[in-house]
Amino acid sequence: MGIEERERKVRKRNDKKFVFDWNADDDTSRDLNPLYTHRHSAQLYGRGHFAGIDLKDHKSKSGFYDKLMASRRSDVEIARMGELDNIAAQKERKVNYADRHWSEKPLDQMRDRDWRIFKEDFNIACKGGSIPNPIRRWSESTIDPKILEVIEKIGYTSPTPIQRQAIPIGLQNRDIIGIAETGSGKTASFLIPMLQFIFDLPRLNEQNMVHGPYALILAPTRELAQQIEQEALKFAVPLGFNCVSIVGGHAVEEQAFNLRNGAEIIIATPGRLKDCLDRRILVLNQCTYVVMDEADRMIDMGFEADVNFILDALPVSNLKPDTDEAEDASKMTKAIGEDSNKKYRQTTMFSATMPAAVERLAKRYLRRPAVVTIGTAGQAVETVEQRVEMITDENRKKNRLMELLKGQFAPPMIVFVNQKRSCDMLAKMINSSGLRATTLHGGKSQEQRELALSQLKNGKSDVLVATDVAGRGIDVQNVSLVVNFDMAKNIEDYTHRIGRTGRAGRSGVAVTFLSSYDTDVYYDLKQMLTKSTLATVPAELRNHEAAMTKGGVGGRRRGNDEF
Ligand SMILES: Nc1ncnc2c1ncn2[C@@H]1O[C@H](COP(=O)(O)OP(=O)(O)OP(=O)(O)O)[C@@H](O)[C@H]1O
Repeated sequence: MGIEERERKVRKRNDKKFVFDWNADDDTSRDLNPLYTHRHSAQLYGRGHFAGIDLKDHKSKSGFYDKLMASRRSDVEIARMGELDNIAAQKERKVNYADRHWSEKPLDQMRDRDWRIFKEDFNIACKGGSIPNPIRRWSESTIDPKILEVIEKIGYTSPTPIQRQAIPIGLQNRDIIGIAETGSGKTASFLIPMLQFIFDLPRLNEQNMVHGPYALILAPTRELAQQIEQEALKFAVPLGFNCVSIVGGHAVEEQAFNLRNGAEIIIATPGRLKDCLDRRILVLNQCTYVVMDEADRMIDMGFEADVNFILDALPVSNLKPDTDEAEDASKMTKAIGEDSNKKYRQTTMFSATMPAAVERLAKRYLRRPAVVTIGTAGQAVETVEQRVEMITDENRKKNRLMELLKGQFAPPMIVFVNQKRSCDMLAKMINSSGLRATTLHGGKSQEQRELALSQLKNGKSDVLVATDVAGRGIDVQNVSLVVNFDMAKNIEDYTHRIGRTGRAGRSGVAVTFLSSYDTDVYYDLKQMLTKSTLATVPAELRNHEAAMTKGGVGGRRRGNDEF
């Protein structure tokens, strides 16, 4: 029929998989569709815009609508617009005013949000019932003006974070568990509400002093008890209260003598106090305010039974009920029953570390406590730069110690060891190098212990070599360096030891010699260093098998060292 018949392509087995309409030698590089030959370049605007015209931009540039609308507006409308602008500006000013920083607001304008920010600023966390607002300034608190006067005289210009939150709770006569880093002013945070508490009770006289003190502070070591006494005396003397410490190492007769005039406040170590109670040198018939400072340490040191004995010797008639009432400030601050002088007992615990073992004590003696935590519980204070050096060899440790002590740091400095005999040995070595060293451990007499501490405080010695007896609570100003010649046996003791420096906002350095015998604490130490912004974790510790899981692996436990 004249039509050329196209030969049908027969697909063979070996043909390619894809068969196209064009031949391999056709020019397919040009598009035949004209639409594609005259392409638009897309107008793309900022994120979220599609291609096309940016209406906002267009409008703002041309001002077309604005001009059109303005030409159509009546005078009334123009006046109304002005009013609306004013209202908007006023609203904005109001919002800005309400959003001022808490420090710029009077107390009565503080809103919940401001208090939340305030607590965040000071790293304050609390739980347990209704918690009163923290203190922004001393002058804004409900502390008695006479006590405020003393605070001012002592020179505490503003409260520390634990004081900000624990004091108002204490003033409401609520039980407290207070956890705050070392050197953060915990002592005053239980002393101030205690003084206020005593303030409202009748003064001690010949008749009522035979019933014993109003308040009792228990501390694990003699040094800590005496230090609390010194802090308490700063307040008690100007207020006319008597304050006596009952600690081991001094003759019982001497302490009985000190008690002859009665004392509103007793500060004691559990063992000696139990002794005095047993011998009837002292009774606790009207004691209604109890503080357990470093409660965890008291348990560690095996004082739990003594503490129980003492707390069981307190009168039970003023125990708080174990109900929601114990969280109700209005009920807890009222007198009990008919007797206007009878108050509910307030029991508090304070420490920088609160391991689970303390819970037993807390459950038994505290009623619905408010728990105040500053920062992260058990975390080292951020003013201490923590350095860890991996050294096991004793001689290398000694050389490195001397390098540190003779280096950039100024006295006073503290060296911690785990055994009494290491104390004396290192002190000898330090003394022979020209620096003046003293020692503090459980094998020393009380006089020697007190002398060692006072020499470090008054600059008569440069270095204190001590066991954990000095690890807690000891407050020596301006300690620039703490060396853990031996690593502490647990992370709590480590935290307290390094807290001897970097106190009351000052900075300090803690160097720890970590040996291959300390694998039990590798994990906890690594966690602690990782959390601190001022510490680096040595690679040897970071990658060590024992630092991967809690409890470590196969570390050689040290014997039960005596302090
Ligand atoms: N508001 C304050 N302003 C200035 N200094 C203060 C204030 N409160 C306490 N201090 C000082 O801070 C130092 C540390 O206080 P304190 O011994 O009470 O600390 P701490 O928290 O009990 O420490 P640790 O846990 O080691 O026992 C003390 O020398 C104390 O006089």
